[in-house]
Amino acid sequence: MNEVLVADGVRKSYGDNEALSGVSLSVRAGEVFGLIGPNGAGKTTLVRALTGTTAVQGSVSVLGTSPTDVERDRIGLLPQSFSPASRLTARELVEYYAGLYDEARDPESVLADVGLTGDDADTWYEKLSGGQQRRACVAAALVNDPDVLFLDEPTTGIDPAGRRSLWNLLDGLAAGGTTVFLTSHSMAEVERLSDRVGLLNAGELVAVGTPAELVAEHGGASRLEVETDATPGDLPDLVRRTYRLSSRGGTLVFEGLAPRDIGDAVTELESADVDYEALTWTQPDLEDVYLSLTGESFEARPSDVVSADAESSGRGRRRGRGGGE
Ligand SMILES: Nc1ncnc2c1ncn2[C@@H]1O[C@H](COP(=O)(O)OP(=O)(O)OP(=O)(O)O)[C@@H](O)[C@H]1O
Repeated sequence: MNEVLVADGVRKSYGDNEALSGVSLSVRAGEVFGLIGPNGAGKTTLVRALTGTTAVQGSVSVLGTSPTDVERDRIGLLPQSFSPASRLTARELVEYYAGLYDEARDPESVLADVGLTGDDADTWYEKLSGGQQRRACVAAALVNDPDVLFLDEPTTGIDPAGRRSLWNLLDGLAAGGTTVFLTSHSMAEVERLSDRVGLLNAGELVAVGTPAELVAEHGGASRLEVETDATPGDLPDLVRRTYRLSSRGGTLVFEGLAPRDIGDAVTELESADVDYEALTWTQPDLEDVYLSLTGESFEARPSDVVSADAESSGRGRRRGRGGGE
């Protein structure tokens, strides 16, 4: 197994504040590893440990050597905070970074890859929008065609179309063998891009696995929530024996319902003359994993609501959840 990044028992304290409490992980060549966790969990500190930009206890290796000894043209780093000279144009910025390496990609093609073309490429950094600035920074991190690419919240401020094109770009890099270490607060982004995901909470790596493994282990069951005054007792015995039902404050819940069974469940409701306002289909995803392991909560997601029209046709479906970014 070709392990490109290895952290073993990594600890880092700032005064009394332990940012990393003994983190161990490894990332294989060509893998996209997504790191998630709440604000202050230690993600940036771990990126800094892996890139040798902060001293830590424990051991870290990158491409088989210490992060401070690794050949710099093999590493690309997009830090969370990156403030280039404000009066360089995007093109000059990328050309400047290209000049730091013996061999670099053509700046023009890197700018095109991140969607900075025409006048945008010739605009001073300080005059670019936040999302365009981030694209320029991504281009600077890519220009040396690195073997290992660290991206600390790369798509912050980038609009949805730009984000998708950056995702496609990262897909292409990963397909070409680049190892990517990505941190992000967008669960959709991490689920979409990562081969494996690690969840860091209060300086500890509390779960690691493929998105599907994490969802299966920690995401909970899929369920259909029916907005109604009816309770399980209002449904026939056979229905109560067939489905796992519960109710709470105006919501009747079919627990663990498979998508193919939504139509049957709705037919049962209608046969029993149950009045309902809306159906909500919830399939667990990485957000649920995050919630369950960090104890945090998100705002309710209105995109989960299936319209009354859809329900009357018996075609409940999950819409847009978590994938709309
Ligand atoms: N230079 C520093 N000096 C003092 N404390 C720091 C420093 N850098 C980070 N910390 C602390 O270490 C902890 C982890 O911070 P870190 O930036 O690694 O978290 P994070 O997971 O990247 O957070 P975010 O999602 O907000 O970017 C926090 O409590 C933070 O206050």
